Amino acid sequence: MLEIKNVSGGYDEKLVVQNVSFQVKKGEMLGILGPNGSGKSTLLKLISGILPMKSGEVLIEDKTLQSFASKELAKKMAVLPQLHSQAFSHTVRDTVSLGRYPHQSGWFSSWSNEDEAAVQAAMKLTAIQRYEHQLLELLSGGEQQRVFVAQALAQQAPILLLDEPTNHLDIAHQKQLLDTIKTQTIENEITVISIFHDINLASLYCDRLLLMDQGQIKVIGEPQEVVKKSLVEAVYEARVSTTSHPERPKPQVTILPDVMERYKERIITAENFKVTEHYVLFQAEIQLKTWSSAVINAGSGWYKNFVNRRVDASYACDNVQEEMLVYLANYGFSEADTVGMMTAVRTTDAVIKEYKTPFGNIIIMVTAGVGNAVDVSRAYEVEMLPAIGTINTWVIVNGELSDEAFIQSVITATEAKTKALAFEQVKDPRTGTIATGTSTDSVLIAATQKGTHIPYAGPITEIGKKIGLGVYECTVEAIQVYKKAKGWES
Ligand SMILES: Nc1ncnc2c1ncn2[C@@H]1O[C@H](COP(=O)(O)OP(=O)(O)OP(=O)(O)O)[C@@H](O)[C@H]1O
Repeated sequence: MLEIKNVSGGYDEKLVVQNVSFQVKKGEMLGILGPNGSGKSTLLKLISGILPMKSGEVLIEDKTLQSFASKELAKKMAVLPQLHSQAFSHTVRDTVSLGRYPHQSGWFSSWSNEDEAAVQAAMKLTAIQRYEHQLLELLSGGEQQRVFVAQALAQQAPILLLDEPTNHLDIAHQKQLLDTIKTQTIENEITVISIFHDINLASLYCDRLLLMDQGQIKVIGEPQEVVKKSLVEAVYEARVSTTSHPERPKPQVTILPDVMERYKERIITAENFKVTEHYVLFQAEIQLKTWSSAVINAGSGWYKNFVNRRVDASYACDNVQEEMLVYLANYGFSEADTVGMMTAVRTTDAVIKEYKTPFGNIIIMVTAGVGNAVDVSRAYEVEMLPAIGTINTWVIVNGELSDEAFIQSVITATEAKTKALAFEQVKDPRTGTIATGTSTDSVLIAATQKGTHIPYAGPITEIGKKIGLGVYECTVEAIQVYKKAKGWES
C-alpha cells in the first residue's frame, strides 16, 4: 500500500533522515518512536511530500508521490501536523470542513451531502459536535487537537499520517481518539502512520513500531520486538523497565528514576506483627513488594499492611471482596495499602518465627486449619465446595527479590507446606490419602526490595533453604496447635 524506499532528506545541507526503508500494509497502524530530534517529524514530512526528499522514493499503490497532483494526493493521504498553522479565527465546523477541500471543485460552492456527512461523522468520532459553532481559539489545547484530528478524518483518505495525535489530550481523550483511529484501521482498512512520544500508547495500539535513532531506523517490528529494555535504554539513554500490560499482549515501559525519595532504611522483624483474636496483622512503615493469592489485592503490588482475618467457619457471603473491604475499613486499613486474607483458625494460634540469613532476616507466619485438607492428586475424584479451613503462609524478606525469586519463593514455601502435612500425617478425609494442602490455601511473599539483591529462591539458595525450613517448621507447629485445639490428639 505504502512503500518508503531508501528515503533521505532534511533541511538545507543537513541530512536529517538517512536511507529509511519500510512498507506499511493496508489497514495497518505503524507507530514511529524515537527521542527528540531523532527525525520522526522530518520523516513524516518526507512521506507526505511537505518536505522534498534528497533521495529515495515514496510509493502509494506502486505510484510515486510525485506522480500525484496535489488534490489527488490529498485524497489519498491526510496529514495531522505537529504544529497547526490554520488561522484561528475559524469556527470548529469551518476548520473540520477544510478537510473536504480535495473533494471539491470550487471552494464550498459544491458542498455536497457527502461532504456534510463526512464532517458530521468526523466531529462525532472525535466528540467535538458540541463545539461546532465555537471559535477554535476559544477551545483548550486538547479540544483544538481533536478538531485537527477531525479535519484529517473528514478528508476520508485511505492513508492517515499523524504527528503526535494525543498531544495535549487527557487519558480519556487519548483512549477515545486512539480507539477511534484503530477502529478506522479495522473497519475501513485505513492505513495509519503515527508518531508517538508515549511508548506505552504506541505499543498498545500499533500493529508495528519503528524506532528512530539519529535519523535512521534502529529497529522495526511488532511491539514485543521493539519495546525491549535494552533497545529503549540504548536509544533514549534512560533507565527503564518493561512490564506486561494487564489485558493485552503488548509490552509496557516504565521509567526507573535515578533520584530516589529519602527512605529511612527499615529492617523488618517479628515486632512488625500484632496478633489479636480478630486478626494477624503485619504492619510496616514502608510499602513492601508483595505477591499473593489474597482476597484483597491479590497478584503483585506494593503494600504495607497484611491482614489475616479470622472468620467464623460458617462464614458465607455473596460478595466476599466487598464485605472484606468494609471489614478492613472498619479497622482503619485502606484498600490502597492492605492485603487481606481470611482464616477460620484461631488467629492467636498463628505461628510466627524469624530466621537469620546472611543477607538479612526473613519472617514466616502460618495459620493452619486442616479440616478441609485435600490430596491434590486425587481432587478430581470428588466434588468439593470451597471452605474456609485454610493454611495461610506468609514469607517476609529483608532483601530485594527478583520476579523469578518471588515465584520460586511460592514454590519453595508450597513444597515445605506439603512436606509438613505429610510429616503430620494429615489426610484428605474423602480419599484417606496424605493431603497436600487444603482447598483454599493462600500464600503471600513480601520483600522490602532494599539491601541484597536475591536473584533466586529455590532450595539450593540461602533464602530458599530458610524458606523451606521455616515454612516446614511453622506449618508443623501450626498443625499441631490446630489438632490440639480440635482434640484430634491427646
Ligand atoms: N525546519 C527546520 N529547519 C532546520 N532544521 C530542522 C527543521 N525542523 C527540524 N530540524 C532539525 O532536524 C532534526 C530532527 O527534527 P525532527 O523534528 O524531525 O525530530 P523529531 O524526532 O520529530 O523530534 P521531536 O520528538 O522533538 O518532535 C533536529 O535536529 C531539528 O533541529
